[in-house]
Amino acid sequence: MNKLEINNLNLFYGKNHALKDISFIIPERKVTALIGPSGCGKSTLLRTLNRMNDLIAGVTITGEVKFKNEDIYADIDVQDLRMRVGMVFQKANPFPMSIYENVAFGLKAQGMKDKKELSKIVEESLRSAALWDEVSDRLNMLATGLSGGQQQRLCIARAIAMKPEVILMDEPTSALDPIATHKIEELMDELRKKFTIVIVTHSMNQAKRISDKTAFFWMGELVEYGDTAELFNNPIDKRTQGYVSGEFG
Ligand SMILES: Nc1ncnc2c1ncn2[C@@H]1O[C@H](COP(=O)(O)OP(=O)(O)OP(=O)(O)O)[C@@H](O)[C@H]1O
Repeated sequence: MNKLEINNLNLFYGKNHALKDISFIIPERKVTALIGPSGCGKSTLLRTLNRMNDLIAGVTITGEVKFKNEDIYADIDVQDLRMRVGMVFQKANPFPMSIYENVAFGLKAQGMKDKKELSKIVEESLRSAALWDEVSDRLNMLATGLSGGQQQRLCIARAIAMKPEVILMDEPTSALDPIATHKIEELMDELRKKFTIVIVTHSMNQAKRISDKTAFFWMGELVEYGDTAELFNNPIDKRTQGYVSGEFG
């Protein structure tokens, strides 16, 4: 099943035409990687999937993004959309509060008060983010005291606690060392069983290792989209070929 469907999407920052007539689909419970040289529009596209670009002044969008067949640019509840399509950023951004409170934050903001239920979801989320074993004995510790890799997994747990269907990840490992990166990549393999994941990455090796589908962008255009192995081994377009072979980018 297709989770997200993008049809003839254009995005302008003022006069800068940053996304040019993009159409493709993002399948359910798969990892889709967005790759391409710096400035080609990967992060911009990612942000269109849960309307994070709404927060930027001067943005104009035409075309359509459908989440489970519903146009997300129609008159919908944007907060609800962002719960169903969660996001993890390049730099881990834990709130300056305890590990427990970070994960419980969104649930409490929604009005959940039942302590037992909250603790259950916090534990489940930390387990799903492969962090529980490392923090179960210090849930009251300040989250900012965790290592960078742990902080990023905490941010993943915080997103998971809201029970999203899609998780958007914008270069989630670019600030991490190889070991912490490996842990997150392993985690992705588990997460894809439950969630649809869209990841922006600068690392072609990472895209090859973790993604099922890859979309290659070039100056605001979607040049090529397909199965990851196919796109890397048999690219159709010369620009894709040049990029995946490391000739430029
Ligand atoms: N907030 C913004 N306001 C104005 N222009 C922006 C904004 N964000 C991005 N752009 C412009 O949109 C284009 C695409 O940028 P975007 O950040 O989406 O590319 P990217 O492929 O994610 O790049 P990188 O790999 O360097 O993060 C660029 O021309 C950039 O300058």
